[in-house]
Amino acid sequence: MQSILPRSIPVLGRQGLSGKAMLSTVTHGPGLFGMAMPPGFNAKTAQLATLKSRERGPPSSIDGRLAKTMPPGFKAQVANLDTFKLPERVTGTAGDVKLGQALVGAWRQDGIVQIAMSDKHISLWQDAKLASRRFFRKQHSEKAVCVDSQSYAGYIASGEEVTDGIADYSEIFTITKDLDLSDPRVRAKWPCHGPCPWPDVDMKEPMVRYNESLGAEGEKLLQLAELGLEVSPGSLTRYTRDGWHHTRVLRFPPRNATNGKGKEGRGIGSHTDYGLLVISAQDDVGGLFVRRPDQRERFANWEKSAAGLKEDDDGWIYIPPVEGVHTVILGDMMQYLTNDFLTATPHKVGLNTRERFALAYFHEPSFQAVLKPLDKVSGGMRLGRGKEQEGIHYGTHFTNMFMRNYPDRVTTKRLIAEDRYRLLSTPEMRTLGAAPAS
Ligand SMILES: O=C(O)CCC(=O)C(=O)O
Ligand SMILES: [Fe+2]
Repeated sequence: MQSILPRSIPVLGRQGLSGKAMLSTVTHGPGLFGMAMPPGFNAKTAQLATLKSRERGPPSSIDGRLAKTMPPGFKAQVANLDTFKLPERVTGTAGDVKLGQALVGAWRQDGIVQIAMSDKHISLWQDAKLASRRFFRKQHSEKAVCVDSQSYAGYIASGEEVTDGIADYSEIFTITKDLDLSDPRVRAKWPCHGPCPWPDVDMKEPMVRYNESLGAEGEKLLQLAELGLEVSPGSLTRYTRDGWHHTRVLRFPPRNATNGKGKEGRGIGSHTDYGLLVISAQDDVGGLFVRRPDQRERFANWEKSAAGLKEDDDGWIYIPPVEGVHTVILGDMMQYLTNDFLTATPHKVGLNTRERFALAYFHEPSFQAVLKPLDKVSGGMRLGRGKEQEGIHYGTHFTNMFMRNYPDRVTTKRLIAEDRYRLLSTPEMRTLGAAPAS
C-alpha cells in the first residue's frame, strides 16, 4: 500500500527568474531539485538549457496553484520546468544545435523536458480529450468488446494492467499500428500485429490526427537529440523508419471511486517505458511523478524489470499539469543506444481527488529494428556496452513487456497457444539494424 505521507511541496525552480539567475542555480551547487550536477556533466550544456528557457511569469502564484494539484498521500518535490519551443523544421542550424544540447542537458539533469504545444497541438489535444471522455463514459460492456486477439490495441479496464505484479487503477485505450487482417505480417501471425479495435469513428479520427502530429514532433526531437549528442544525422532516426509508434489514452478514477481491484492510491506503478521517447499531454488534475537520472539507481529494464523500482522511496519529483505543454521523457532504447548517457526515466502516476485524463504517445523504433549502442556521444559517454553487443531486437522487447503487463489478456494467450513468440528470432523479423552509426 502507498504509505500516507504528509504533503511536502517546496517549490523549486528557475522559471520566471532571469537567465543569469537561473544559470547560477544550475551551475553552482544544488541544481533544479536541490541536487548537484551529475559527474561528467557538461556545464555548458546546462547553461544552454537555462538560456533556452522561455520566460513565463509571475512565478509565485502559478507555482502555488500548480503545487496544490499534487495527489494526496504522496511526498515529492514539485518541478518547475523550463518550456522549450521547437522549430518548424530541424535543419542543423546553430540554433538547432544549441536547442539539441539544451534538451540533452535537461534530460540528463531532470529526466523530463517540457515543450510548448503549437496552436494546432492545443486543438488536437482538446479534440482527443473530448473523444477520450466520450469513450470512457460508455458502459463497461461497450468498452470491453474493444479488444483484439492478435494486437494489444484496445481497451484495458481499471485493475487489469499489472505493474510489478500488482494491479493498476488506470483505464486505458491502447493504439498500436492499425493493420488489416489482409496485411502480410498479420497473415504470417507476427506477434502483436493486428487491427486496432476502435469503438467508433468519433474515437478513431481525432486520435489518428493527434498521433500523426506527435509522430512529426517525435522525429524532430530525435533530430535535435542527434545534434545535442553530436552523433551523425540518422544515428537515431534510422531506427524509426516504419516505427512501432503507439499511444495510450488514459483515464484515472478519483481515488475514492475505484473498483477495489488495484493498489490503493496508485494510478500506475513505477516503471520505465520501452522505446525512445514518450510525449505526453495531461489535463489540469495532476498525478505524474518522475525520478531524476541517478547513477546510484542503475537499472536496465531490458535485462531485469525496472517495474516497481523505488515506488515507495523518497526522491520523486511531481510534474504538475502546466497548460499548453507536452512533456517528453526517455525510454529504454534511448538508454541502450546511448550507453546510459541518457537514461530511461522512471515514473509513476498517483490517483487524485478528481478523475484525470492523459495521453501518452510512444515514439519507437521499428518492430524489426535491432539496435546497437552508438559509438560515441560527446560529453563523455560511458563505455561498457559496445559494438560487439548482439544488440536488442525492439519487437522482442516490446512483446516481452506487453506479455508481462497483460498476462491474462486474450492476445497473450493466443500468442502462446500459437507459438508466435518463436517468430521473433527469425531473420524476417530483424531486417532493420546492422552496424551502429557513429
Ligand atoms: O498518465 C501519465 O501522465 C503517464 C502515463 C504513463 O506513464 C503510461 O501510460 O505509461
Ligand atoms: Fe509510462
